Amino acid sequence: MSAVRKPWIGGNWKCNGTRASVEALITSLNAATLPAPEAADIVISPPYLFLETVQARIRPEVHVAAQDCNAKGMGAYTGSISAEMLHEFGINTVILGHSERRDIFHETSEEVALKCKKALSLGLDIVPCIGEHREERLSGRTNEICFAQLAALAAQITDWSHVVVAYEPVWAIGTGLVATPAQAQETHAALRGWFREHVSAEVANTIRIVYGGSVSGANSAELARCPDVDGFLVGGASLKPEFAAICQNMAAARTH
Ligand SMILES: O=C(CO)COP(=O)(O)O
Repeated sequence: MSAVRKPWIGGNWKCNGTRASVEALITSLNAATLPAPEAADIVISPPYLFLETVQARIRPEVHVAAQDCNAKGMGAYTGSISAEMLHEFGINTVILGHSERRDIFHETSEEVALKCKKALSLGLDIVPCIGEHREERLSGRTNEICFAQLAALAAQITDWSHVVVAYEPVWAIGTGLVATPAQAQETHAALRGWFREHVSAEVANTIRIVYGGSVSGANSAELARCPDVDGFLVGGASLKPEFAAICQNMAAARTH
């Protein structure tokens, strides 16, 4: 029997936005037709400077997430933001270990896991990101890479009830090269199998594993029908009106 997992759709705005464009996005999302809050969790993740504005202005059923936090807390950590600060500002979710953080800012899986532990200790929901590079997929190492990233997380996480895992194959991010539904389903099922083997059947059945990488209004309906794809982490298309369509497509796929 498969568990009923509530769809989760995130919009990762990355390092994009001006006061004017953020204003326009808020206005557009507030006017859009979105799934009911019971049908899907919708989370948008603007850059830090815009968090407070977005939090204040976005419709209440849309949650707001940060794109990173440090593992340290408050202190002499120039340039970083602590989980305590996010918590104080009412930002209850944080994306961690995005491949851009890993590849451009050299974060290791161990550092990502420590950030996850810190954010969870403050009561935040976390969205750790995992995924393989193109050459790793081509050499048949997708599962090996993703499982190692999960194992690093599992060394620091005991309670998985506040975790949404984002599977984002690096070769699909910002490239227009979306994973096929068969590729997405195969890897998501493998990740769920990893949880069954290394954590518990309960966590395997309940944890939401979302797909990221060139998700669009056009391809989201088909991906949403994959039984182990519980939602999406959307980059470029989350800056456009089609984000609402992606949310609708995901929720519709789970409405029987
Ligand atoms: O990195 C992503 C979301 O975190 C995906 O980005 P794109 O949707 O632009 O490929």
